Amino acid sequence: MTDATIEVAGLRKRYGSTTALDGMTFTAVPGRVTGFVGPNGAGKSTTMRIILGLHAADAGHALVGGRAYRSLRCPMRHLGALLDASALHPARTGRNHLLWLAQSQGLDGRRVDEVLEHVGLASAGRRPAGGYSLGMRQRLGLAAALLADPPAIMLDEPFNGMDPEGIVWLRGFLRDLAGQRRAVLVSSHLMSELQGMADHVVVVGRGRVIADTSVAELIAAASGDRVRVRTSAPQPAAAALAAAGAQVTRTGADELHVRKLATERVVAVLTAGGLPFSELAPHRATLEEAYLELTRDAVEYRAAASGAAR
Ligand SMILES: Nc1ncnc2c1ncn2[C@@H]1O[C@H](COP(=O)(O)OP(=O)(O)OP(=O)(O)O)[C@@H](O)[C@H]1O
Repeated sequence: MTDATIEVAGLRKRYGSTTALDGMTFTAVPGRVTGFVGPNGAGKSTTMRIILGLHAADAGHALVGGRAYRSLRCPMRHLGALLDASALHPARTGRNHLLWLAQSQGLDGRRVDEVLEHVGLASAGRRPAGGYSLGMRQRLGLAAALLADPPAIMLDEPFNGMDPEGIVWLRGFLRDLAGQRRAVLVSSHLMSELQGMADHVVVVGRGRVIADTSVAELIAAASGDRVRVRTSAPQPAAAALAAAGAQVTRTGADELHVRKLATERVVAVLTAGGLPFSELAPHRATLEEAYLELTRDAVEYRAAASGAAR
C-alpha cells in the first residue's frame, strides 16, 4: 500500500444563488484521522462529492495521491468512500452487495468475507440489507470502502445512527486505520463525536475553512486564560475582576467563569480586594466548547462584515 494524501485546494462551487464552497482548502495526510467538522450546510458533503468526481467544482482542484479521482484506473484501490449508507438494494444481502461491488470493480471477491468480519457483520451479512438498522448500513458502507484495501478512506457522517457501543467501536476502528498509515477523513456536525479520536480537525463554515489545526492546539487555544472561581461573594468578586480587565460570567450561585486574565492575576485581584474564594481552577475546554467558540466568532465576524458593507 502506497501513501495517499487527500488534497483539496481553492474549491469553489455555486448551486444557483447558493455558494456551497468558497475557497475550501485542506489536506488529509496518511497516518492521521482528520475530522472535517462544521454545521449543517457548511459544504462538507459537497467537498466530498467533488473529491469523488461526482460533482464538478467551479474552481480549484481535489486530488487523491496527487491525481484526480476520476482519472484513476481502479479508484477504489486509492480511496474508499462512504457518502450515503442507504444507497443499497434492499432485497440484496449485505454480502451480495459487496460481491456485486467487487465484481463491478474487478476486485477479488474473496476479500468480501474478510471485510464483513472486520466491520462486525459476519453473521448479518447473509440477511437482506433492507432490514439493516442505520448503524448496520454504516458498517456495510465501511466494509465497501475497505474492499479494495485503499490507502485513503473518506466517510461522510459515519456516526449517524450508531448506538453508543457502535460509536466507541467506530472510533477505535478509525484509529486503527490511521495506525496502518492510511489517510482517514471523517465528516461530522458534532465535534463531540471526534473527541479522543481525531488527531487533526478542519473546521468549516459557509464553504470555507475556519480552523485547520491539531486537536491539542485547538483545545489549548480555547482553554487559554479561562479560570473557574468558586466564591461566597460572587458579585463583588465579579466586579473587582471586571475592573481588572477580565470578562466575567456568573455560571452558578457561587461560581464565576473568568476570561482574559491569567490565573495568577485572578488570585492577586481577589486577595487584594479581601474577597473569599474556596476553589480556583484553570478551565480546560472540551473539543465541543472549542468548536462552539470558533463558529460563534465566525458568525460574529460575518454579521459585522455584512453590516459594514451596507
Ligand atoms: N445539489 C444541490 N443543489 C442545490 N444546493 C445544494 C446542493 N448540494 C448542496 N447544496 C447547498 O450547498 C450548501 C452546502 O451543502 P452541503 O450538503 O455540502 O453541506 P454539509 O456541510 O454537508 O451539511 P450537512 O451536515 O447538512 O450534510 C448548502 O447550502 C446546501 O443547501
